[in-house]
Amino acid sequence: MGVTKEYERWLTHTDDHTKQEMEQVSANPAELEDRLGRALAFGTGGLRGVMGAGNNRMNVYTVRQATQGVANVIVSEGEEAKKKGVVIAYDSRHHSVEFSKEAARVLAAAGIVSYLFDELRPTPELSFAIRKLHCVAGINVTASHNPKEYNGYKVYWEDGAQIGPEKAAEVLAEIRRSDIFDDVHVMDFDEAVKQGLIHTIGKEIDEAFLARVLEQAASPDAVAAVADTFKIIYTPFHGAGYRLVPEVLRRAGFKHVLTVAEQMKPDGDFPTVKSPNPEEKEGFTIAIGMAKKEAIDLIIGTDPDSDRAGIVVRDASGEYIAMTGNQVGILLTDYIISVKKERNELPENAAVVTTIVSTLMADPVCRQNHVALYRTLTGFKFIGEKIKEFEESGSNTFLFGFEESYGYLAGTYTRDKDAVVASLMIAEMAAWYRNKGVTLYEALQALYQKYGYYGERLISLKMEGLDALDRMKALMEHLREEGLKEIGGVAITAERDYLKDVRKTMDGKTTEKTGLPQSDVLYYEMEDGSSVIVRPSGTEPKIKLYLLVSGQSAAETGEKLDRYENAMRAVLK
Ligand SMILES: O=P(O)(O)OC[C@H]1O[C@H](O)[C@H](O)[C@@H](O)[C@@H]1O
Repeated sequence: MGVTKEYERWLTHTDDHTKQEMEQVSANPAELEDRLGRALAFGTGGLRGVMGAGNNRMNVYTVRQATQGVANVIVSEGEEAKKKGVVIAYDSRHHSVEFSKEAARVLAAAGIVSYLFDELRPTPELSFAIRKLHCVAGINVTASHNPKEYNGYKVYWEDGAQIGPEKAAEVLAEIRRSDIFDDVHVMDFDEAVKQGLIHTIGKEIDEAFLARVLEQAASPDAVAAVADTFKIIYTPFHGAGYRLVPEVLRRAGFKHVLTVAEQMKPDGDFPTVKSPNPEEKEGFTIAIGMAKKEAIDLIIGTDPDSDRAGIVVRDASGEYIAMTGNQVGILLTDYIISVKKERNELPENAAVVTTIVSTLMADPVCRQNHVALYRTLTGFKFIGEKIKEFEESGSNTFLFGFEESYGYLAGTYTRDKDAVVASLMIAEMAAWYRNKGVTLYEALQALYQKYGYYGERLISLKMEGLDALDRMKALMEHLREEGLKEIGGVAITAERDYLKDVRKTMDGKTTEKTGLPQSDVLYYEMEDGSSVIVRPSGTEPKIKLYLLVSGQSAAETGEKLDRYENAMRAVLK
């Protein structure tokens, strides 16, 4: 359908505010083309985009259409599925409440029950609630840590994990079949409540969730031993962690949990930070300022939907430094294995799960402790799937899951990364080390001494403009055609192309399957044991380049990272 026709349809079918916005941009053809020329992509990550009027924006109409797609799939699964219903959660972003209510209205019109949270909640609590309430699916209105102009819509299925490629394809087919205006049906919200199609949930789910999170506590005595003097500063960056994270820390026995008052208030403008992302140290500025005034052991920050956590600690010189997701992941892996061993509670078939783009250090840590290590594609949903697989086959006991992008999970009560449990485990780990007279920074250095030095770097190449997605595809194609033999003077020993599902060694002797689902990822195994990985982001217009290296010293890993970065930047230009 042409843009002019679409423009008229938007003027005919939408509310006054949307119409006005459309009219305001109508004089700008490029803007109109961008907003109406294509639909917001619905992938395995669901929808994510800038809020505003148009098919290519997050708004009431695109949210309704996506929900119609979800509803149609549920309806096709039968009456039982409709009755089981859908849990709906949301974060602190603008329009998040409105979008989640609209989703409930569409579900109600299709005769599907929904359970809507009374307030913003952490994403992992949504995943937990799906199984707790025996629902068929879940919807989460959140754009995670994206800038404030964004919102998003993620879909979960009955196993509590985000939908995988197959389910996403089913939902997408239904979305495509449903015209954004003509085929989308909504029921009046109050009427749906009256008919028992929309229920409100809240405190009771919090309590059940917190109980399961607290069960993961691995060394309560270590916490008790330092509780009188151990001090934590916590910030939710204006998001969903503001209540449950401090609560869980207090219940776990921490007596001094200070919070960053300015950032405790949920606010979609994220007014005190450049970006509400725990990966960015800048967000911790206020917390660090507070820490400088008194002896603080640990600073923790969680992102707006509280599924990812970042920490700031002091290094040997007393400087406040932000640890990376890989560093925290390794510290936690080693810590959990160590306390379980101490208590004789490490199951024979214990397994740690991480992703192919996360630190190589997970290998020696698991190997030397006789713990199985599995690597999945990027995305915590794949770790969630692995947990389900373990449960079904009985092959392994899930111990811990982490990924470089600041996502961690201990326990199987939720099937997504959980910053609530991560905050608990990190704080407890810091207490455990303090009992030994060691800081988290020193603990990490000790791990490097024991297992070798490892370094990681993520380089994101931003793609601007309307054709960003096409250019990302073209860049990946270019790399495939190029057939790299070396990077920065180091030979490539094997190349994995996850899209073609093939791993081949450069000597031509081995060609085998990758063992993972198809995905647009190129993975170069280097002669020096490093890995260079390239993939288009699934959530933003970016090509992501992951460098994973090891060496004899921090200086050596740093040099390798620089060398690979320079070489790859030249290749990807
Ligand atoms: O790298 P992207 O496709 O943009 O996804 C960004 C992030 O999304 C989720 O949080 C996944 O769990 C992460 O594994 C991923 O890194």
